[in-house]
Amino acid sequence: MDINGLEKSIVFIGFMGAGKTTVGNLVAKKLGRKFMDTDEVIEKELGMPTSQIFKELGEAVFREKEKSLITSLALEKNLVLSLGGGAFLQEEIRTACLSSTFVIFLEVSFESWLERVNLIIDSRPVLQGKSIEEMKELFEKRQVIYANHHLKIQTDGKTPEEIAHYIIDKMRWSETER
Ligand SMILES: Nc1ncnc2c1ncn2[C@@H]1O[C@H](COP(=O)(O)OP(=O)(O)OP(=O)(O)O)[C@@H](O)[C@H]1O
Ligand SMILES: O=C(O)C1=C[C@@H](O)[C@@H](O)[C@H](O)C1
Ligand SMILES: [Mg+2]
Repeated sequence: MDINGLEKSIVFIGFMGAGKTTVGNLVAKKLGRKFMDTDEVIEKELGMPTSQIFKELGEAVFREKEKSLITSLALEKNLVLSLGGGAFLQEEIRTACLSSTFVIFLEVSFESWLERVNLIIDSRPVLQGKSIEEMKELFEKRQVIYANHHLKIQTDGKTPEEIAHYIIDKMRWSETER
């Protein structure tokens, strides 16, 4: 289904644990679109979880896969794509998504994010061994990258279901933003 004629794929960006996978899935279901999570696609292709890819093959291999996958998926229509939290660090990915898709930034405050860090820390190699101060530093550094988007949703205190509803309503009513 398209939203007011929007055929572009919808891409979710944001920090690890912001809810891209969870909310992206819900939005895709509500719109009857195909959902793809790029971390999951890469894990499936390489046959191991991201933490093992980083450990055994190195982060550079993961980032290369991420770049070729996302720059090619960005050209497809009517998908909902949730990216990994570090994908937008690559300029080619930013350019491909910003020019061909509708990019939604799921914003979360560091305080709200800290409340759920325990849910994700074991499976996110980039967070391993970091103190809270170091995580905060990384979090803040990344916000500059996520400033490249078409729509921003502040998610603090909202459930994934509420966020998905809000996104669909907002896109239906504000054609000018896209
Ligand atoms: N709005 C929310 N409120 C409370 N918990 C949430 C919310 N969104 C996501 N979560 C929970 O936080 C965890 C991380 O969510 P999710 O995997 O969707 O994040 P992500 O943005 O895809 O992270 P990554 O960049 O690492 O892939 C999950 O356990 C999910 O249930
Ligand atoms: O923010 C990051 O750099 C990452 C986020 C995850 O989604 C994975 O893509 C991987 O763990 C790296
Ligand atoms: Mg995810």
